[in-house]
Amino acid sequence: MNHRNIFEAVDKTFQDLMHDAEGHIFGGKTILLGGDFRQTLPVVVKGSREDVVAASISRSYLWSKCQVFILKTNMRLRNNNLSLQMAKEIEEFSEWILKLGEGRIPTKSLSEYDESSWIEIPKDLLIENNGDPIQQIIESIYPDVTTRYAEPNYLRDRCILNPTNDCVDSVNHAVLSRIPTTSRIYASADTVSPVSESSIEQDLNYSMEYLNNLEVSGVPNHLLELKVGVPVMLIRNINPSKGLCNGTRLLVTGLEPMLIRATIITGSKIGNKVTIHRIIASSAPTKWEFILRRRQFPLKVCFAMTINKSQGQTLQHVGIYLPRPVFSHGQLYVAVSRITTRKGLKILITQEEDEPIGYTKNVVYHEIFNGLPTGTSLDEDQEIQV
Ligand SMILES: Nc1ncnc2c1ncn2[C@@H]1O[C@H](COP(=O)(O)OP(=O)(O)OP(=O)(O)O)[C@@H](O)[C@H]1O
Repeated sequence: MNHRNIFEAVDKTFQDLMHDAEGHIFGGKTILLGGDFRQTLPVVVKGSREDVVAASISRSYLWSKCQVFILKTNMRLRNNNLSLQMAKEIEEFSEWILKLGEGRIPTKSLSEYDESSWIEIPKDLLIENNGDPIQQIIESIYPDVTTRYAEPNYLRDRCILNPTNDCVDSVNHAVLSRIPTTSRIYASADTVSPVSESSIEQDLNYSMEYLNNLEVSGVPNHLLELKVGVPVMLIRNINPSKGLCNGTRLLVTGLEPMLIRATIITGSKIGNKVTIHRIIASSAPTKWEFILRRRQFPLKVCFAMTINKSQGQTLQHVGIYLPRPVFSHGQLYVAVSRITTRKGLKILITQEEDEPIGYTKNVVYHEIFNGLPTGTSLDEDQEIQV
């Protein structure tokens, strides 16, 4: 979900464009916004729970002017020609996902100091940890990847989801090593520039090794190891009209010194062949006392991706690997709701000694739903004026 400031800026821009002196929101234009408060909320750097909730659109002056319509059918799980039994199972699974997202599943606390937010995962979704969880989750989601990676749709339909980037990198590295094609490593060219004119030049005297080791969200890593046949994700908007957006997944078809050839496997331009060039990606001015400018392909290998990054994806085989529990509102809900069938979802939890087997943390900021209708408590066709 975007920060409410973004919607408010669009509102002001429309008012300016429409010369709307009477202050109608969005200059009197009808705007359709789509979203789900069960999903992850705006990111507020170093923000508290209150800051995050306050940044959501439901806390904006715009919200009281919005008319809310509820979408009630989980289209990912929908399937035609179902037996009554199968339809019932899908309905139950769909309801379990909603309950999880709204924090309506009974929870357990581990100690008197622990917030009670541990939920039991149904046994059929669990993979039992036998001591080598990364290999287990790979075997489950990418069976026979060494030989099957070249099958059409094999890689498009599956992904492993993790809460954090370090774990994503470990899983990606492990699957990449199983792909039998030759690898090519692309190294970035890194430079720094001052955040402001007042910065002293000698303040920017960082060693290249130090700069190369920096990792920052939205900026590709210094070293990018790729092979023909592996799936990658764009981490920047390159050309939305050609389907090249932040989050688009591609299959690598050619590795050349100055460009990478690939085929789009998600979004509205599936099947299109594209070439990706290096770009200069910069860190945010608020991140460090300098701006890192890195020249690299804006790509990341994506056998695995973070849960936050998976928002928007639809997949037939999802492995949720939790070496540690999720840590912010909506992450577990986003992860479990990427799936098109219950049997395609597998969850592997690495338990600490004091944690109950088969349980994991579900973080839900209940106050975000205040004043909002829930997806299940409404009569058919009911509209809500908030
Ligand atoms: N009217 C429809 N008929 C058939 N399939 C649909 C329809 N609407 C959506 N879908 C399918 O449901 C899935 C989810 O759609 P979409 O990504 O548009 O939803 P979303 O609300 O943006 O999802 P999320 O926010 O959970 O990522 C996609 O696989 C899409 O093809």
